[in-house]
Amino acid sequence: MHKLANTHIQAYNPAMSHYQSNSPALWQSLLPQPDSNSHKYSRGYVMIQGGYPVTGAARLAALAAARSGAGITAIAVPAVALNIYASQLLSIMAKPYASTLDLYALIHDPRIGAFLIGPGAGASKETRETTLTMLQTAKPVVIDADALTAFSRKSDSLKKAIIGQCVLTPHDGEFEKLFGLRPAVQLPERIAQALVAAKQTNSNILLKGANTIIVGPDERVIVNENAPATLATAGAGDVLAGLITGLLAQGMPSFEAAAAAVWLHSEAAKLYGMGLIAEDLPGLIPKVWHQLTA
Ligand SMILES: NC(=O)C1=CN([C@@H]2O[C@H](COP(=O)(O)OP(=O)(O)OC[C@H]3O[C@@H](n4cnc5c(N)ncnc54)[C@H](O)[C@@H]3O)[C@@H](O)[C@H]2O)[C@@H](O)CC1
Ligand SMILES: Nc1ncnc2c1ncn2[C@@H]1O[C@H](COP(=O)(O)OP(=O)(O)O)[C@@H](O)[C@H]1O
Repeated sequence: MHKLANTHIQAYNPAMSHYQSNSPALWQSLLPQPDSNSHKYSRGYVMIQGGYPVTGAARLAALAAARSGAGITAIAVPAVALNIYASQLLSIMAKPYASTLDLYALIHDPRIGAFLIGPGAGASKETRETTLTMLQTAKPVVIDADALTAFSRKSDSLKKAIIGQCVLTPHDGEFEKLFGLRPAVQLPERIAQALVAAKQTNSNILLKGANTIIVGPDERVIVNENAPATLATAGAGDVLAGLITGLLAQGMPSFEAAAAAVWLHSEAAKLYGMGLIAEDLPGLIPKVWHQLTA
């Protein structure tokens, strides 16, 4: 397997076994930048489904979305959990809902730019139905963690529902539950499996691991190789999902948003070093961004 030069993102050619190594040259020109006409809504409104009783995951994701530059980040929270969420959020809004109808009204706010569902959501029928409701808006959706598991062996129903840009972010366990296939260890096989999943669901697949693979339904492939092993810590994936969603809400195309988020996430972890916990990552994103664009 050979790497291609990082100039243009090209389709993966299994016969040639080529992929591209993730680097800013592949997406830097598409990073969002505010200007003097920007206001908070024009900078991107992120809506995240909050869970209960697992409440930390959605808040980690929200912090990351906000640090990616999104102008507004909100978490839709079950009314019973409002105090828990609100007690640890300042700039991020907790939007309570008391019924499914209330939740769907929040989802249909026309100002929302991108959705995230999964972190701490619970692998339930409710999570599946909320995911489908988000997808029906045709806005970008990141489907992570429990929302992937909620579609275990139901990837067909997910496929039918995807009509806009979508990023699925499984780790190996979630990939296996969703697609019924344990991802291979070897990179060429892993890429081939992710490509089939991307085609099947018409989505970008971000298959997490020490080297994260990002594939598009159009067969483009990027492999991220700058992640430190300190990222293997609870909640790091929630932060990554929030970062992708923040970039999507700001209008970045989904494949490039996924690649950029993985790279920024890895660089932030490298800056922190040993002892990293997920909470440390969002606050380091601006520093990585600054170094990249200075
Ligand atoms: N602070 C928080 O509130 C946190 C909440 N989290 C949430 O907790 C819920 C459960 O997440 P989990 O990922 O633990 O649980 P899951 O139930 O999705 O999967 C974990 C299982 O998958 C298997 N597995 C196979 N390959 C794996 C791989 N490469 N990485 C990880 N597990 C692999 C493991 O053996 C494990 O038994 C999610 O909603 C998640 O968002 C976690 O993200 C951790 C932090
Ligand atoms: N050994 C490793 N080296 C580098 N990065 C890793 C390693 N193991 C996991 N990661 C990264 O850490 C993150 C873990 O995410 P995930 O498994 O979803 O955890 P959580 O659900 O706790 O947030 C992913 O971005 C993954 O690519």
